[in-house]
Amino acid sequence: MTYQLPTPARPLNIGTRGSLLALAQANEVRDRLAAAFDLPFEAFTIVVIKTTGDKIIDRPLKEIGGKGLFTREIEAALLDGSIDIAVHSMKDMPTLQPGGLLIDTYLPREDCRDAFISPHLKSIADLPQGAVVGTSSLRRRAQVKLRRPDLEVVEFRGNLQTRLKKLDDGVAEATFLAMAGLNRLKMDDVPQAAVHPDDMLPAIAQGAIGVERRIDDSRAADMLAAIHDRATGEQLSAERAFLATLDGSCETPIAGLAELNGTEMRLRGQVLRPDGSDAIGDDVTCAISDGAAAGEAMARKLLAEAGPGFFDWRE
Ligand SMILES: NCc1[nH]cc(CCC(=O)O)c1CC(=O)O
Repeated sequence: MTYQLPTPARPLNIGTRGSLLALAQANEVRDRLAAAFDLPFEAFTIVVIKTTGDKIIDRPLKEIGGKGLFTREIEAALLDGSIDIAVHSMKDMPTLQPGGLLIDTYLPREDCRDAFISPHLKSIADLPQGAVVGTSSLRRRAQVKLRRPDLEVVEFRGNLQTRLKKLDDGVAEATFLAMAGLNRLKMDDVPQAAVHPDDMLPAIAQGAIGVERRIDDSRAADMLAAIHDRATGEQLSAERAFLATLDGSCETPIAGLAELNGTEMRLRGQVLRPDGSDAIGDDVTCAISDGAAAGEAMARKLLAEAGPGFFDWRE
């Protein structure tokens, strides 16, 4: 080893957003690094960074625009050296990182499925005709409308507690959350039912945590290599190649999931019209090592199949 491991006097600074979920994820990275290198927790500092997305809470995300909303300030802190690594929900990450930064470390993926959240009901099928569902996710909105055009979807932002209160107040019959978030926060008391990916294909990278670093920081590279989960990395390289080729943004409802079985990968992808009036998808099996190429090829195929009209609503 040609570098000094962090110490309580010179800790490794871990950047994160301040939500309960983000903090739990940053703590998990710290715990794994501490265990891998036999270091005390004091050798790490969790640095909370407020992002534009955290500051603007009264407008729909799509109006503010851009996937970098929850990452820009954190990446600036990496580049100026005020933090050494940054922990992200990969679902919220743009496919391209700014020059000088790299994400090549993933923790073992949590449950990638969506959760159906309702005080009384167990699934989308249980919702009465014309019922109201709350979500701020364009993907979930489009998928719900595709399956159940009779349902009304209303905008639901705010943290978990706010959303659960809205259900209690009768603003909507049900909402959706990621199973991963519920599990990481140990929120098993929230009424929840996992939705099968056949019924609602998850967001690209849902349930996966990635760690970003400076490309030229060889100490961070070495330390992170010790906690990297290869299977998750392989899934994400396929899913993110699909997303990158589609040029996904908050404007485009896109879903996708790679699953590993032995040496094979099953990759599913879906692109929807925002109103849920139409969707196209694909489902392929390939060698795990061909995942990224398969993701790119699937995206090209869906783009060709969709034709220019399908994406008219894009800006
Ligand atoms: N867009 C917000 C976001 N980003 C990541 C998660 C959940 C955790 C994960 O997918 O890793 C959530 C909340 C949700 O969808 O319920």
